[in-house]
Formats: sequence, C-alpha cells, structure tokens
Amino acid sequence: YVLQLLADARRRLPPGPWPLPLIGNLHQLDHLPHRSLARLAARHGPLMSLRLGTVRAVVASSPEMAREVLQRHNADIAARSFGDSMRAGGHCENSVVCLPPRLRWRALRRLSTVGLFSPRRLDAMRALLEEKVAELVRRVSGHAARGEAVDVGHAAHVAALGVLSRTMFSVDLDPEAAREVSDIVDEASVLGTGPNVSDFFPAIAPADLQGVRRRMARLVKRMYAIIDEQIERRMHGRTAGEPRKNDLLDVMLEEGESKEDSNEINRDAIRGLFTDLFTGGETTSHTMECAMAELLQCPNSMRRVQEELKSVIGTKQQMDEHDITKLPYLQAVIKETLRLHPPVPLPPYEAEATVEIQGYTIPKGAKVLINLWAINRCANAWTEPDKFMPERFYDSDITFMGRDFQLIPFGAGRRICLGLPLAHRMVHLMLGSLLHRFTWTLPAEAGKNGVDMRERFGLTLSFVVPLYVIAQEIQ
Ligand code: HEM
Repeated sequence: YVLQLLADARRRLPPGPWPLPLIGNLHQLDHLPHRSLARLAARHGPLMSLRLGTVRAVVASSPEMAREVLQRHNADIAARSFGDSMRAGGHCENSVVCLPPRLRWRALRRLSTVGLFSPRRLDAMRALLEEKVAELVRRVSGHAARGEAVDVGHAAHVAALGVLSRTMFSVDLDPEAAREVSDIVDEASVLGTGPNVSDFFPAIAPADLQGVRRRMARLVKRMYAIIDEQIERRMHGRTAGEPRKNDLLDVMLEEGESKEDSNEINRDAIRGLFTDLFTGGETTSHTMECAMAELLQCPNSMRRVQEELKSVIGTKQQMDEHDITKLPYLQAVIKETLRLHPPVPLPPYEAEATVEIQGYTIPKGAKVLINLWAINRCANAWTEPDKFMPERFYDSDITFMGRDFQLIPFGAGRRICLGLPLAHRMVHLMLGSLLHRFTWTLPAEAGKNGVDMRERFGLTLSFVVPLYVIAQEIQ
C-alpha cells in the first residue's frame, strides 16, 4: 500500500482523495456514482485521480477537461474500459460500444451509418417514424379513454424498439419477441450498470463472484436467438428469390459476402451490433420520462411548450419531421432535459498511451471517466445550473452535437453516440406529439411533492419507479 502511494506520488497523477488500503476510494461512491464523483471533483479538481479497488481511474468533470480528453488527446484515449458483464457470451468482441477504435469498430460504425443514416435511409425513416409515433399516440389514447395512468417510459420504449426493429430487419417483431427484447434491455441495463466486484478487482473477475456475467450471458443468448431468427428468415427469403430490402441487415450481409476473408462482418458482428442498437433505444425512453417529469414540475414550461405546439401544428392530424425546426421551445425543452439528465452519465474510456494534461499524467491503461452529468451542470458555463430552464437556450446557438463541451449528453469525439441522428428525431417527434395531443397530470396518489427526481433515479438508466402519468385527450 505504501509503495503504491509512493509510486503514485512520483507519477504526477492528478489530485484526488486519499485511497484506503485494498478498496481505494470505493467507499466514497454511493449508488449514483456520477453524483458522488461530482462532489469529490468539487473538492479535488476537474481532473481527478482515484483508485476504484485496484483500478486506477481518472475523472474529467469540466467542459475544459472533456475537451482535453475527447478532442486534444482523443487519439490516445478512445478505447473503452468496459465492465466484466460485457464479456458475457463474447459480446464485447463484437460490440461497437466495447471494441477498441480499430478495424472492426470502424467497419461497424461505417455500416450503421450507411444502413441507418444515409440520405435514402433517413428519407425512408421519415414515414416509419411517423407511423410509430401514430401508434404511440393511439396507445396513449386508449389509456386516456379508459382513465388509466400511462407508464411514459415504457410506452416510449415500445415505440423506439419498433423503429429500431423496422430499420434493422424491415419487419415489426411479433408482440412476444418485442416484449422479450424490451425485458432483456431493461434487465441488462440493471446488471450492466450495477456495482460489480469483478470491475474493481479484475484479478478475481474470472470467479464472477456476484454472478453478474453468468446472468448477463443468459440475456445475451436470448437476444442473439431473436436476432438469429431474423437472419435465418432473411436467408430463406433470399433463397426463395425475395427482393433485397436494403435495410441494415442487407447492408451487413452484403458486406460480409463481399469480403474474401469475411472475419470482419460475420454473424457475430451482426448479433453484436444489433444488440447494441436495441440497447440504445432505452436512452430515448429515459429522456422522454425525464422531460415529462421536469415539465410536470414546471407548469409554466409545460404551458409554453403546449402553446407553441398548438400554434405550429394546430389542427393537423399529426406532427411531422419538418415541424421540428419550427418548434424552438420544444427543442429547448429537450436540450435542457438532456443537459440535466444525460442517460449515459459516465462514459468510460481507457488510455492506450500515457498522456499529459495540464502538467498531470494519465498513465497508460488508466480508466478515464467523463462525468457528463457534472460537465453539463458546470457552474462556470451555466447560470443556476441545477434548475430546469429551457429559456436558457433561447438566445444561444449551443448544440449537443459534440462541439460545445458544456453540453455533451451524446459524448464527443470519435466515439460520439452512434444513434444521435435517430435519437434526435425520435425524441422530438414522440415528445412533441404526446404534448400536442394530451394534457398531462400526476395521479392523485403521487402526492403533493410531485415527482421527486432525486429519489427516482437509480443506478440504471431507467427510473427506479416508473413514471405513471394521467393523459387526457385535448379535444
Ligand atoms: C437521447 C438518446 C441518447 C443519448 C443521450 C445517448 C448518449 C450516448 C453517449 C453519452 C454515448 C457515449 C459517447 C462517448 O463515449 O463519448 C453513446 C454511445 C453510443 N450510443 Fe447513444 N445515446 C442515445 C441514443 C442512442 C440510440 C437510439 C442508439 C441506437 C440506435 C444509440 C447507440 C449508441 C452506440 C452504439 C454507442 C457506442 C458508440 C461507440 O462506442 O463507438 N444511442 N450514446
């Protein structure tokens, strides 16, 4: 322990709290690590070093430090440091989320861009998004007619999975498979983001003491089976002479066939990428839930956004993608929601080389955490940073595209969120449509305190308690 402290002192690591023997600084993290790390950073600085068990970690907690890591030193800090649970079923070897920034990762990112975000795909997606949002509105209408409260996050998750499944396979999953995907994603996010002793003491990870990897392996197996079924159907269809669908699955199959040595894009790569994309859908429902919770606590913003929707969309049957640019307040509500509640608050990186930042050393192999939650609330960048104030974006051209480091809910640099263009459209269309068609109130049993945002956030992306809200159709 003493030798370790001396070695650390010689290495000019960034400042940080004093580590205890064996556990290091683990005792200083509570069940919301991004918040405890933000509190520690307020005392020790925006570039902070600590030990999590036997793992050396460096945390960047200000826009300036995020720029240093994700822009200036992104060539050396772009690998992922991922949890042991991601090794389940060999998923990390085919996952765009986990792979180091080399050939296979580049191929997967390129193919997803071609298969999901080429101008032709985005055009085709316009009608699909509108169809899925119409389904969401119909489902909420049904709840409203029956006087039942709506689980906003779940309703949005179903819609997002519907969009993803059609984009990947050109078909809707049958209801049973769709429910299973949703359950798998929910369970995997609880397992993957919960504390796991294997992540802090890698030497004993093979023992999988908490059984997290074992449980995750079962989920990965079930998810791969659902994806395999779609691949098999496509192969049979092709043999039977069905025309190409030109969806993401076709793009990936063709890439695999076109290579003599197709070890880059094989069935495992398809399974890995599609699993990651399905998992990405949960961030959208989390954002919808947070936006609704904030608006319910802020009646002025709720009134203002609904007035804007009424004046722009009026009596039109449904909001469409072209309306988004005409709705600055809705855009501001979503920016403010993502600023306060980034669904991926602490993306983990690994330094592939030793890096110097402002005189401090980040050693090769260190885990580098970017505390997006703290960065988006930086007191030097925002007035009243903890307050929900969409108006702050009115006279500002700050975007969340990874250039303005005080607002990076999608990350920045080479590993910026792959699903950003899709997530942007989905969240605006879903939230805009639900706010335009319904008035929203908390059920009576929610009590006078309304939605307690602190209490509601757990370790997972989802709320600890689903947010149930009463919807009433606007006539
Ligand atoms: C509001 C919605 C979303 C938010 C706020 C969000 C945020 C993020 C963040 C912060 C990262 C890590 C970036 C970094 O390491 O610097 C990320 C990565 C990623 N996201 Fe999203 N995301 C959203 C929606 C989606 C959706 C809908 C998908 C899939 C269709 C998706 C797929 C991915 C993938 C595959 C990665 C890994 C990229 C890589 O490591 O190369 N995300 N996202």
